[in-house]
Amino acid sequence: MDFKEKIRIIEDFPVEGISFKDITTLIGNGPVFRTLIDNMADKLRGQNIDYIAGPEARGFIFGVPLAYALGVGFIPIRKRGKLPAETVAITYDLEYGSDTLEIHKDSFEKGARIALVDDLLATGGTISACARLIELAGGEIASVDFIIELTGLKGRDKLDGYSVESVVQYEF
Ligand SMILES: O=P(O)(O)OC[C@H]1O[C@H](OP(=O)(O)OP(=O)(O)O)[C@H](O)[C@@H]1O
Ligand SMILES: Nc1ncnc2[nH]cnc12
Repeated sequence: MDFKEKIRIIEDFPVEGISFKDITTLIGNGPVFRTLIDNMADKLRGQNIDYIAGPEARGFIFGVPLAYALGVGFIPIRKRGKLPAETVAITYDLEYGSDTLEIHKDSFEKGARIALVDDLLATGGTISACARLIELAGGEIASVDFIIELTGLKGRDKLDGYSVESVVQYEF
């Protein structure tokens, strides 16, 4: 199935010069969405994955059905101040300023094998912070999976040592 064809491109959103990859057209199509999740689940099956983790908001869209398909738990990685119990946090640099992501401290057992999932790899700042956060909390990153990779932004360079996969690629 041609998943790329289902992703809508909006030029100059949210600011001039950005070619925005809009996944709402993909997830809005039931058979396409189901096939995508089934394909990703097939690749992860047999890898002894204990949990799927993904950052809000778009990481939830793909991570939750994938966890359901595999029959494993989902660990939400949230922006600061959203999780009610005790958390582990990481602060990372953005183009301007910084951001903090958190997970619940008790969301998995030490040594759990966790597959990280997000919709898109751009600079890699978000996902490398997620990987460090999981490791800080004692988890092992089994794989890192994206629907979309913007290869020209070299986000993969920040994920050295991990098994990284993407379903469709664009340069920018
Ligand atoms: O590789 P990076 O340069 O870090 O960019 C990729 C991240 O940016 C987007 O999320 P965004 O922060 O826009 O949040 P959203 O999912 O809530 O829309 C996207 O969903 C990734 O998580
Ligand atoms: N070009 C892009 N399209 C959609 N989401 C993004 N997040 C970061 N860059 C993006």
